[in-house]
Amino acid sequence: MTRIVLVTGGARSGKSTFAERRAAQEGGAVTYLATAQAFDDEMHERIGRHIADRPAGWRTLEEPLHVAGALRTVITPTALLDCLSLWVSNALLAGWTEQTVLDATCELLDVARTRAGLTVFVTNEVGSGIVPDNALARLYRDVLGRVNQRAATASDDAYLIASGLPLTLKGTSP
Ligand SMILES: Nc1nc2c(ncn2[C@@H]2O[C@H](COP(=O)(O)OP(=O)(O)OP(=O)(O)O)[C@@H](O)[C@H]2O)c(=O)[nH]1
Repeated sequence: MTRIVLVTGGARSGKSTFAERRAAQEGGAVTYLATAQAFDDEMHERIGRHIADRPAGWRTLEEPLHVAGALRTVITPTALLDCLSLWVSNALLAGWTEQTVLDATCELLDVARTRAGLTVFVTNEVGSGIVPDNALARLYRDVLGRVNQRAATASDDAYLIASGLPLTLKGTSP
């Protein structure tokens, strides 16, 4: 059955763990769609820990930019995209305009809506602090906020994770 779940929260809030648990609960095969790129040793180690912690049978697909196309190739019933926030960052740093990112978001959500299975999206809440003093950070905050709103609208279930605990924003309680 087609279902979209959005998991949002701050850094180290436990959102990836929550999303992975939700994907595993589905019981079928899972594809993990990673948008992160390792540009330094710390990120290599972080990604290595995630790989080691994932169930052995899960497939991994790494795609920093063209996530709709990558999701279209997923053949497992469950897909977990971690995370929209790094994808938006990658896209803006690659020179995509806000409109290009929003169009790509629509395409991504269309793919999720037409897949026969569960798609879990992980993202970050980044707009709660002070207004950033540089233009790129302000653009990032605004574009990601709009992407998150679109993803939440398209979702059946949406959760905010804070201090490891889920708050149900929409849909079924965990
Ligand atoms: N390229 C790549 N990235 C991965 C892989 N596994 C996990 N990641 C990335 O790791 C990132 C999430 O890790 P963290 O930054 O440690 O988690 P977090 O979201 O800050 O923290 P929590 O809220 O606690 O989950 C996501 O952006 C993923 O894309 C992988 O196999 N390859």
